[in-house]
Amino acid sequence: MTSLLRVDGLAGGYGDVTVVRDVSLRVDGGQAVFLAGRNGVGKSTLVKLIAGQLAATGGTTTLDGRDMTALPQHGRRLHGIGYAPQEGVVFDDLSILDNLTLHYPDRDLNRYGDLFRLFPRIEERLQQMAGTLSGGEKKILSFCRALAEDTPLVILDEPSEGVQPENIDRMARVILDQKARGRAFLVVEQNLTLVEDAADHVYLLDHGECVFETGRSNDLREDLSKRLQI
Ligand SMILES: Nc1ncnc2c1ncn2[C@@H]1O[C@H](COP(=O)(O)OP(=O)(O)OP(=O)(O)O)[C@@H](O)[C@H]1O
Repeated sequence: MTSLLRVDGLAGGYGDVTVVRDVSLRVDGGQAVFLAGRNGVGKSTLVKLIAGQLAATGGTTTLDGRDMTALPQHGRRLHGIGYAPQEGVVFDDLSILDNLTLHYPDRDLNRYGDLFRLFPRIEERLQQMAGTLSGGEKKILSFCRALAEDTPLVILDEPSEGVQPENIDRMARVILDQKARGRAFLVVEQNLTLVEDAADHVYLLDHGECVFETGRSNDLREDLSKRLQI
């Protein structure tokens, strides 16, 4: 079976500093693949390279058989790679409404119907400036925006950071529901509950390389905790 996302020998970093070295991974349709690893090992840099926010210095990224490697982030989004970054997730000086609808010519909020039911605080505050939201609320807004987009692959970089447990559970429900409809996810995550709830496969990164990978298992949490030395 051809994977939806194929990453082969990907490398890159910042200026002369190589952070990600020779990473290969696969994400199939209907699958949630998680990236775990200690702080600073290169997880965010890897997803920036896959989303096109950073240019790779080696390797390839293909989506559904199409080579994305030379495309910038906007081009990759048009081809089906959605991305909610770890930081700079909202436009602080725009309203929540504008953050949610600016990139849609029709400005239609109906695409957020199911997400608003799960995260009502977002809908209740549409006219408020996004900069006034808490860190966790901004992550929820960013999660909703990425999920509502019509992309076969969604990349989420630490979606649960600063988010309270009941809303993390809701995020897991959304991911499980959308996986069942064939959508694919690549998620950087430190929260092992979310990993345990939603992951089909986990890659563990260290020093910019994949050093371990595993599928779902009963002792996934224990295994990862040990390896992450939490
Ligand atoms: N814009 C940047 N310019 C230079 N170096 C950077 C930049 N962003 C990250 N780095 C460096 O790249 C390395 C990997 O960072 P990265 O954010 O990818 O790690 P991470 O695994 O996502 O960490 P965390 O779990 O803390 O978010 C770190 O040493 C970091 O200091």
